[in-house]
Amino acid sequence: MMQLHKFNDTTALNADFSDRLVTILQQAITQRGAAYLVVSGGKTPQALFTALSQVNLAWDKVTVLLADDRWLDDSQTDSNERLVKATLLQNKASAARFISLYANTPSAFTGAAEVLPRISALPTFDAVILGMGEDGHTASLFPCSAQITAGLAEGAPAVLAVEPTTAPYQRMSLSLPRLLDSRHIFLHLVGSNKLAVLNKAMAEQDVLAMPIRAFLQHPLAQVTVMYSDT
Ligand SMILES: O=C(O)[C@H](O)[C@@H](O)[C@H](O)[C@H](O)COP(=O)(O)O
Repeated sequence: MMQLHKFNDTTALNADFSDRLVTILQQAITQRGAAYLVVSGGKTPQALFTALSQVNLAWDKVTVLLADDRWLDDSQTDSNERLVKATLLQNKASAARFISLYANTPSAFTGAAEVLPRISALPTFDAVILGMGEDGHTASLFPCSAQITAGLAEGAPAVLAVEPTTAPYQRMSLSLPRLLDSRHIFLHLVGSNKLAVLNKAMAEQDVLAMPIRAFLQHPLAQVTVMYSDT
């Protein structure tokens, strides 16, 4: 199931989105003493991260992790971890705990065993913010990859190594079941090209062709789409 919220611009979108996230994280801290926020990399969330870094919250009780990362150390420009550290984990949010999806091994496939226990040990997430590529990938669940069936499987491990054929770098990605294990799931989209991809994802059902469908059309998941044209 999905619910679409449209905003006039990213300023309005990010203000509303940041308020929603703060409410969710605050409630988690009040009820359970801790909050778990899963974010995505890429270009779309950068302004949201900067806005979020400035809000008042008991950030020392918040754990932040990525839905996926490229198999790069955090000194590399294309590392999502580098992006999160430079934008979200700043200002007030610098007190948050961050869990990395990276291990210092040459291949994501050999590093997966080291990363897995960090993620499988975590409780139900409070909020997951997904992005979406124009091929319908989300996190690093790429339709072009040999690992897509494994990543979408019901019994999939919490994380898996992925080698996309249409995008650079090996990746470490949370799996479908680990990402679905969240009280709130958001899909963050900016630009009419992403809206067209969303409409295509809703129109048909083949999840291997467009992995985002596994979230948008999941019978038990409620996905809140946060969208603006510009
Ligand atoms: O590491 C990544 O690239 C992501 O986490 C990926 O899933 C991203 O969210 C989409 O590709 C959208 O990326 P943009 O926001 O750059 O369009």
